[in-house]
Amino acid sequence: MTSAPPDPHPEERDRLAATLRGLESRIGALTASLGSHDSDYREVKSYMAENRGEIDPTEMYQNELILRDIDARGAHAVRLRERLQSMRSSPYFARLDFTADSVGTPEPHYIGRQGLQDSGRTAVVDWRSPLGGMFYEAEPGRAEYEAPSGRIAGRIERKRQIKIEDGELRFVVDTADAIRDDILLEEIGRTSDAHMRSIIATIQREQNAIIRNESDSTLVIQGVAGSGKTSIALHRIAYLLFRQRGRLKAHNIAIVSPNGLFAEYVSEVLPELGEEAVVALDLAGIARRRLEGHRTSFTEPIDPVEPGDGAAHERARAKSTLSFHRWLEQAVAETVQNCFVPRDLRVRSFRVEAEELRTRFDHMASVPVRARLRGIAEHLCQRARLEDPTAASLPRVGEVNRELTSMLTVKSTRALYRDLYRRADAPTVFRAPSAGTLEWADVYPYLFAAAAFAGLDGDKEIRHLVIDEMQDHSPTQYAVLRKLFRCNMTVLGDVAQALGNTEDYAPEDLGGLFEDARVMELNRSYRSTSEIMGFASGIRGTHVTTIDRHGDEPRVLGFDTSAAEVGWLAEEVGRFRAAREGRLAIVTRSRSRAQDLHRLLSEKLEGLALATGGSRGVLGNDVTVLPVGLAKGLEFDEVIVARASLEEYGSETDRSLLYIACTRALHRLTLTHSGRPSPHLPV
Ligand SMILES: Nc1ncnc2c1ncn2[C@@H]1O[C@H](COP(=O)(O)OP(=O)(O)OP(=O)(O)O)[C@@H](O)[C@H]1O
Repeated sequence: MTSAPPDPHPEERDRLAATLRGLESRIGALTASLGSHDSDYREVKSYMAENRGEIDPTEMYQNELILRDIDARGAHAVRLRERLQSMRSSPYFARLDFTADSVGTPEPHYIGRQGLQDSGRTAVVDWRSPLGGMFYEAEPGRAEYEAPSGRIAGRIERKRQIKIEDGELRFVVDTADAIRDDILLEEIGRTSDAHMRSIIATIQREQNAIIRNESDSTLVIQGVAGSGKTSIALHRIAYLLFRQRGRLKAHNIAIVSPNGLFAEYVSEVLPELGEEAVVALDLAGIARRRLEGHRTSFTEPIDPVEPGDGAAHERARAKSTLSFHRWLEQAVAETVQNCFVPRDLRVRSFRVEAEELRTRFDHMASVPVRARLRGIAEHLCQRARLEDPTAASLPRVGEVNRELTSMLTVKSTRALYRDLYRRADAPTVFRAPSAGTLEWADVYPYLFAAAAFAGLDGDKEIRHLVIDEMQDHSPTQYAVLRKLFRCNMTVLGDVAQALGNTEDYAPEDLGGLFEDARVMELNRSYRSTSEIMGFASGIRGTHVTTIDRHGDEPRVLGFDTSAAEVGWLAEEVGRFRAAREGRLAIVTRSRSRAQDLHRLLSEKLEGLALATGGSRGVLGNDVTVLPVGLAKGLEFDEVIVARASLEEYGSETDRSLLYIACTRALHRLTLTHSGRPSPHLPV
């Protein structure tokens, strides 16, 4: 009989058992308190019902307040219990032994997704606390952290990573580095999920610096494909909610996502981190709300990779550039300045000379035209009252405002916007599909003009705005977002992954769009194997550092005919389904190409998903056909870039489409083509 090997970490096993006991006892206590909330609630309710008619209004009101209080305490206890229940499978992931100089003896601190108090002491420290921060930042040796009571200096004696799954200890390793690479490799080497996962156990030092940055009001994060930008933005939200608990709530934070599929993909991270979902916004929704008062609608955005009206494509492209925005700023400023042609004002017995009106109008240059006129009217009426309070018929604000408005040469934002393009220096033209409808490309320039003329309603709820895929938004869109959301921002993306709906940015251009921005870069990629990232970097002609994770070399397969290519794709899907785990994406250049290919493959195969819009649930499928534009931001175990031919990916802007498509793959990448291959493929 062989005896079991000795347990190398009996103290960790004991500690885990004690933590789990403490956790269960807290969960039990909360369940009991919920039971008593229920009976208190019922008691007050039935007292009110039985004595209706006899209770005076004051007592009734008091009882209503008691009910509300019981309700709020109950809801809080339910949330807390849910949080604690979510700790059952893995209450912590690290241990940090720290000797504070003032104490002199080492104390172990266990770090987890949530904090846990057990019998008056801290059993688990939240990863977002300053002590938790040391785990990501510091190595064993001298260290210090900021506690509520002030800076605590001391020594980190030991850093330990602890993997617990389903309440069982899986491994314990001591580490000198920030995070050991083998643990990171194990995390990253797993099969992908339909939803993005949290990464708290393996956050890297450079990522941690972004998550915990509280000093910059606008952070612009330029990061290579797979460097964890999106992941970090979500962890940063969780961090800010923790640090500003009580002051900042989930409904005060919004994420501007590129599409519904992406929003769904990232939707689980915050709940997994024990936080509520934040507000999901998109550029079209933001614009729609602001255009309600203008009785104006707009067309669908033009997809630059779909064939269509060439002139409309050209107009859209022209309005997405930095030079267009500079022109727009200048043109709007001048038009606004010139649209007021004052004459001497006479309302009843009240008189003001044109010259004074001009001066007053010019002094309020930062205020929208309509608000300036209103402001001038209010001021003049007040003055009239002061000058002669007894005057029988003093001018009224409405009257004066009407008179001033009659001195405008343009009467609406729409007229002003149209006039901009009549200027000799207009770099492009304005075409409205019909009265009251704008082309998408005009929507944000129009809102920019509206902000100067009629004024825009700024958002009052949102206090932190996260903008993902920053390289796909135009300078004018940023300028309008800046006016609407006067709050802190985290703006992230990769200039190498532009979809072609704006001109190419350099990272410093993006920083320059926000006067107070700090640009931080992430240059290490975590998603794909070194082989895949090496291949993808060859497409862009750049070098990207990866972690040392290896797999098959990417394959480029040429076929004589398109039918042969489709035949192989169908066989490969069959092979994938029979032999491999996880999710396969077949990525095409455009939406229409995805539809074509899906139809052809569906003649040979069953159960193939197609994603062409924000269709919910599609990411749970084993095999999905989708265009690059929708694959963006997502990841799959295996990716096949179909039709990677010269015909499909021949132009210079197609480089970034191919790059985006290839960098979606975690473990395996294949490109297929019939006819000549794209010239951008590395040889
Ligand atoms: N520190 C980390 N530990 C474990 N996994 C990580 C870490 N950083 C990033 N990852 C993983 O790398 C992958 C890429 O992350 P993410 O999607 O956030 O990157 P991204 O920079 O937004 O990518 P892209 O721009 O290519 O869409 C995800 O699977 C994420 O979980």
